[in-house]
Amino acid sequence: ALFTVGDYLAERLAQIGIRHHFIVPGDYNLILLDKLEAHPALTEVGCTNELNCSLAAEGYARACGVGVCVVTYSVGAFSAFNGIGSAYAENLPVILVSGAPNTNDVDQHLLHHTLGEHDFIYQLEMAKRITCCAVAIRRASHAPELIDRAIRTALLKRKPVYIEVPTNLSGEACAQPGPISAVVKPFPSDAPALDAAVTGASEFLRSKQKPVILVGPKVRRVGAEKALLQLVEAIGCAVVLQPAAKGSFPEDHAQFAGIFWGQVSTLAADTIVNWSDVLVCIGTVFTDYSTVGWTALPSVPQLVADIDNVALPNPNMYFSHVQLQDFLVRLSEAVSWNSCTMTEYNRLRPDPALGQASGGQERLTRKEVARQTQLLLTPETTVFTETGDSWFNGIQLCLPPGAEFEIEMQWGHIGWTIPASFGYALAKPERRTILMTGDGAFQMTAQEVSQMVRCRIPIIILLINNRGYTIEVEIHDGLYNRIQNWNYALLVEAFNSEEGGGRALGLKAHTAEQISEALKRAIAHKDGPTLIECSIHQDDCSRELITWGHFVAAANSRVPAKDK
Ligand SMILES: C/C(NCc1cnc(C)nc1N)=C(/S)[C@H](O)COP(=O)(O)OP(=O)(O)O
Ligand SMILES: [Mg+2]
Repeated sequence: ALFTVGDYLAERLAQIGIRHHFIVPGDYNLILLDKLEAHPALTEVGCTNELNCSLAAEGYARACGVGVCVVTYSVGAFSAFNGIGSAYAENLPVILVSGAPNTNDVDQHLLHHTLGEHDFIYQLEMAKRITCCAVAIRRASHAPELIDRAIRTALLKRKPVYIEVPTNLSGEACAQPGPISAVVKPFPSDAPALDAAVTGASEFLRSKQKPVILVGPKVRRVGAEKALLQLVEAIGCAVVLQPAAKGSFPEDHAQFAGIFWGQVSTLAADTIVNWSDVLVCIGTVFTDYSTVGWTALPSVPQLVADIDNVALPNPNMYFSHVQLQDFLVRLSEAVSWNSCTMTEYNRLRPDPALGQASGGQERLTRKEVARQTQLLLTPETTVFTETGDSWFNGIQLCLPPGAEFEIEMQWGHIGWTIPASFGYALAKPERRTILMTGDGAFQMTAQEVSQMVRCRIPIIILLINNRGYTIEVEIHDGLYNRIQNWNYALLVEAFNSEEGGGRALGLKAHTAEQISEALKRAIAHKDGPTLIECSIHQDDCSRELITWGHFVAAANSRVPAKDK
């Protein structure tokens, strides 16, 4: 049989470990979808819309390192761009493949789904702004180089890429691909830079008394968790995590000192950071949200190790082309033991707060939902927490060893947990995936629960219904923060079709006893998702959200600088 452009793409996707490709069909991508479906290692997963399709690929990439979504031109790609924005912001290699007009029509005719002008490069130009590599195949003979270039760039940069395939090229003859090593082989660190960075860093740290390691979200994105653990145990100092890094370091480890999030930190993380005289920042990201409206920017010298570079504060030096993994391993062999901040932390360590169980018949509270969620966690659990008060409830959870945690703090698209957890759970069916989401968020992407039914995925959705956009209420309130209340439990059961297949279970919980019952039923429900609508009072939000919201509102309302 003829080996085609579509076969080339399918083979490369399979070779980098893709087993599910997320799609929404359209007449610009149907032939391409045939080729992908024909590949024995690939399973096509239809999504209800292209926003959910791209977010499902983003969640899939969290589980197995890379994801792919295939959409139609313009009407499809424009919605998918939002999920690609998330992949870019979250450092995830998602491959966006878009069908495109027949090459004979380009610059000749007006076509459906386009802007209705003789312009066929606007989508490629838009894609260039939100990816690390965007290519448009115009001739079948160019396909191998363009496809390999895009995939290689995605994997090396840990960023999304864009591949545009005209509808009449997918079935055209194409060369067969050479060894995949040419595409996936990583760049090694530059040896002199690595040596100098390690020497400089270990000498600098010997000049300090109270080091603390601050772990950021990028460590996981380059698979450097083991190297991090090696460095942590070579120094012996206190280790704190940024909120978006939760799940990157074991919370039962003796050196774990909490989530550092300024005034809404957990345990005594902010105290030990304030006591330190140097922060070893590994894969960190400091934004308005992660610094509580800039009130928690570190005030001590920082030694910064990023994805592929290292910066020392004194002497003030920068080392490029140093892979994080290599730097951490080499530094762990050169650094001196200094457990001073761990000794101090053990004096400060707060006693574990025993959550008080509320009475069975009492009105359900946010605290009770959080307490019962904590009881659910096992080494096989993965918790997805949504932008909203769920962030703060999730960050407070104590992860047992092996439990995983996913959060989208940089992009912060409410509704992300539904499609992203669906994509994630397809890649890791052996794990028990639990979502903590809000009523506002759920209304953004609720349709994707239908795919959890179709694929029989037993995700547990804890929907905290506080009647509106409470994060926004705590930042700055107005009528716009009110939303139409749905019968959420009834809605998910609408996705069950009479012809059998998977089943969604919709439950409501207004009291502590009801959520306890609902969780038992959710754990037992295996052939589809369970949504538990946890109805709490509109003003029942976390202490941390109120504090955090106060400072974020202050940061948002700074008046323009005089000279601007
Ligand atoms: C509207 C918005 N953010 C603005 C926003 C708007 N649109 C998108 C796609 N993403 C966003 N984060 C946010 S955080 C709401 O409070 C979320 O409400 P909900 O899901 O109900 O959670 P809480 O009640 O806990 O806040
Ligand atoms: Mg809400």
